[in-house]
Amino acid sequence: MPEKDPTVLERPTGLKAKLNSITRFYVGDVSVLSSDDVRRVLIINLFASVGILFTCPLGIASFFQGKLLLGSVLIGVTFLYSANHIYLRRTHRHVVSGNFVIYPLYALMLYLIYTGGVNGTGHVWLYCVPAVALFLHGLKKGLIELAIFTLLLSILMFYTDNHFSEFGYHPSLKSRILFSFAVVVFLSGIYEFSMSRFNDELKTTSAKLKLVAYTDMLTNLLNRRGIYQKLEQRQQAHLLLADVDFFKRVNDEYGHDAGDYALEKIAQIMRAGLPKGALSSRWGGEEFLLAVFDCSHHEAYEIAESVRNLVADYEFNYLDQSFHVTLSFGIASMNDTVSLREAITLADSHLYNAKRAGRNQTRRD
Ligand SMILES: Nc1nc2c(ncn2[C@@H]2O[C@H](COP(=O)(O)OP(=O)(O)OP(=O)(O)O)[C@@H](O)[C@H]2O)c(=O)[nH]1
Repeated sequence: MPEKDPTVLERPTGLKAKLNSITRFYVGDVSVLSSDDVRRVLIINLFASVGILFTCPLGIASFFQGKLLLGSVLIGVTFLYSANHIYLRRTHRHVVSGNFVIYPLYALMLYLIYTGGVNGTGHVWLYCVPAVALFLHGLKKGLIELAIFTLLLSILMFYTDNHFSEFGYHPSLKSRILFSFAVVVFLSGIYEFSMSRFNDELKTTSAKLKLVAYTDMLTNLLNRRGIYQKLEQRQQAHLLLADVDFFKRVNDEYGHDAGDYALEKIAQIMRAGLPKGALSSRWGGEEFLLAVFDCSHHEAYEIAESVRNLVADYEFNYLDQSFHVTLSFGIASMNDTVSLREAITLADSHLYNAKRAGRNQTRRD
């Protein structure tokens, strides 16, 4: 059987493909958004679609029943939600768009409670409000708005001449609606609270995991994966590959812990000796990969030389032992014609030449 080419992305099939096309339909270009933004845009647009699905036929039904005002309101909301869908899909501004969803929804619900809606059933739609309000505006703002909304509901139901008498409902229905609405607000609040706690924990854990995955434990510099990931996003960089000379001797003569201490110190010296914006990493063992940007090849060479001299001049003191170490450097540049991989291979071969030429020196293109 022929082997698969790992560079060719496979087309998703089945359910995954369907979900992808739904997301594309509702969100548009997802590549420019964070996963949280995609989720918010998707849910707002899904909600708007469900809204359209109900308001449009109910609006048309109202026109047929001769309820012109109700019909106009419902069709108006249909148009508003459709325009909002297009706006959100194009701009991805979910905060503005969320307001276009929730405030007309509050207004529509108050209107339905007041007029009774189609055949006096308007109040049955109330219960979709809490979940939408809390999702769009978060726990604090959402609860404040829901409290104001509940107050307005009570005023409309108890202090105005509304449809409840017209349709012959039992007098206790009004207070039951308010109680059940409060229960749904309470349950939605608990759900939103636990979801936001869970999301916060997820964000913290993923930030910690990223840090661990991209950081070298001993030196606190980036590790190989960390610098690779950062360099892949760059078009141009000068790579300074450094290796500690005769490091095996340090371990043999002063002990492995002294070797660890020397690696930590070298990392500190490098970090302090590099210009702002430069990257430093532990490439592996006693090797370090540094990257400098927005400077000439010669300036990169001078930076390597200055770090090399700083390390060579430093007296390493571990317990009652003191010693010196030196670095050898190989420099290469990554640019439009030289890829990251090629530049690393080149820097490695220059480093090899520096070692062969006697160590404690810098070699470049
Ligand atoms: N203490 C300590 N030693 C390490 C660590 N990683 C690698 N080493 C040691 O680094 C030494 C590298 O030795 P070699 O590859 O022979 O190179 P070298 O002695 O530095 O000699 P040249 O590179 O040829 O100048 C080995 O003894 C490794 O054990 C580490 O994390 N801590």
